[in-house]
Amino acid sequence: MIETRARKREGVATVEEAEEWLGLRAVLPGKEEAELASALGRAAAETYVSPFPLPPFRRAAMDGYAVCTADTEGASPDHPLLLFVESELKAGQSAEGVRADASERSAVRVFTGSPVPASCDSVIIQERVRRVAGEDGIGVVQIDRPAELGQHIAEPGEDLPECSLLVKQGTRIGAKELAILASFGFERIAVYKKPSVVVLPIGDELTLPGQPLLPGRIYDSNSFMLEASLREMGAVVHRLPPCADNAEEIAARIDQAWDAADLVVTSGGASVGRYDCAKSAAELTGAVPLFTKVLMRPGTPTSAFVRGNKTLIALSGNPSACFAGLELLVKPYLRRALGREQFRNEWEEGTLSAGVAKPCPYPRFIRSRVRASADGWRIEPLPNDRSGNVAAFAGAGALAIVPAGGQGAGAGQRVRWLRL
Ligand SMILES: Nc1nc2c(c(=O)[nH]1)N[C@H]1C(S)=C(S)[C@@H](COP(=O)(O)OP(=O)(O)OC[C@H]3O[C@@H](n4cnc5c(N)ncnc54)[C@H](O)[C@@H]3O)O[C@H]1N2
Ligand code: MOO
Repeated sequence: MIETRARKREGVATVEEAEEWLGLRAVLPGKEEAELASALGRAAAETYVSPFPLPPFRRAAMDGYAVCTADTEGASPDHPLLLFVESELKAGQSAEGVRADASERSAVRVFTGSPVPASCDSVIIQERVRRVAGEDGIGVVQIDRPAELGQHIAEPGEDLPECSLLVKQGTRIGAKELAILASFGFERIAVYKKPSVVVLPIGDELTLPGQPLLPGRIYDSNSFMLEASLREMGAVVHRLPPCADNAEEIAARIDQAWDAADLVVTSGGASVGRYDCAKSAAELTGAVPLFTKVLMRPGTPTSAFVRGNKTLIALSGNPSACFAGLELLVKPYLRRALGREQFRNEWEEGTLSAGVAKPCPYPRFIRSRVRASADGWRIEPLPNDRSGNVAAFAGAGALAIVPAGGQGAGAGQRVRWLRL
């Protein structure tokens, strides 16, 4: 307990603490309306319930003949029964008044999706019927077995009764949710406003695409990864060009970025070298630290600072550490800022298929492949998993946690993992 307090005083957080503190800092978004199709990827700002039962009317689930089941009793190959087809109902027509005063043994020709008249309680598929006179639709057909009550009929509300929960406030609207809302004719959806995020890459060595690569320099990849990932989640992202390793300049950029965005995410300059200025720049803006070290690898120097309701997350420059910080800390913040109720990462359990012989005082997040097996998820650590490598996270389906201490983890060990 004392240890925990001392750790927190020094600005050191566990991944779980850092995730929670950041998530709870996220500014909850306002609401707006979006046309149904444009609500894709946004979080619902209201709870939606079904305003009517679905299907809204009794309908045929197969192409065939709607009948009154009792009329078909006794039909057999030795004693086939005749049914008189007196009318036809196509999908889209109203069943009102159809077969209202029909004689016994009358059937209505129906198709998948057609309404079924109130006086019919089963549908016989057309393959089980032989036409003996007249046209398809009006005429006489023969059956050689009785219908079963309710067969091939969907009753109103069978799919979703009236007042069913469709989409809960705070859930992400994906294609499935859109389909459900569209089924009830919702034209406009209340969604949370998109949060704005500014991405600022830091480092004298960083070069933008299209520029010649001078000796000792590298192309900036982190800011593109961050921009793409946060935009994919639904944020409005403004990616700034790389900033030199200069605390005043970085502070000015952060200050300006906070005019338009609640969250600034930097990459690089987060460590302890003479030219690592992210933390000093944050302090120059008047922000105070939320944490300045996270018990994780890669990404140990990941830090966060706050000023009023503005937040800065300073990620490591090492691409793989930057990626881990994005997945473990930036995404949870953003989920909450997007209005999602469930903002924390959800971990699953699996078994390591090979050992990871890398001793580490902190939990190590290793990129892995994940496969389903008879005894649950198998986690296969991927090779070349170094903090400074860009390819280290390509092809990974999971980040698995090798617990702190010891000599790493052995094959067969149970680990927690996060789907990427
Ligand atoms: N003496 C110590 N040195 C280091 C420590 C430490 O505790 N003591 N921590 C190490 C750890 S752990 C990490 S992680 C890195 C973090 O460094 P920074 O966040 O300060 O990042 P930089 O030094 O700016 O860059 C690291 C590396 O990544 C490249 N980089 C930077 N930005 C980008 C970008 N936008 N796109 C692609 N690549 C980028 C940069 O060129 C460097 O190679 O510090 C260790 N050092
Ligand atoms: O923690 Mo650093 O992120 O090892 O590479």
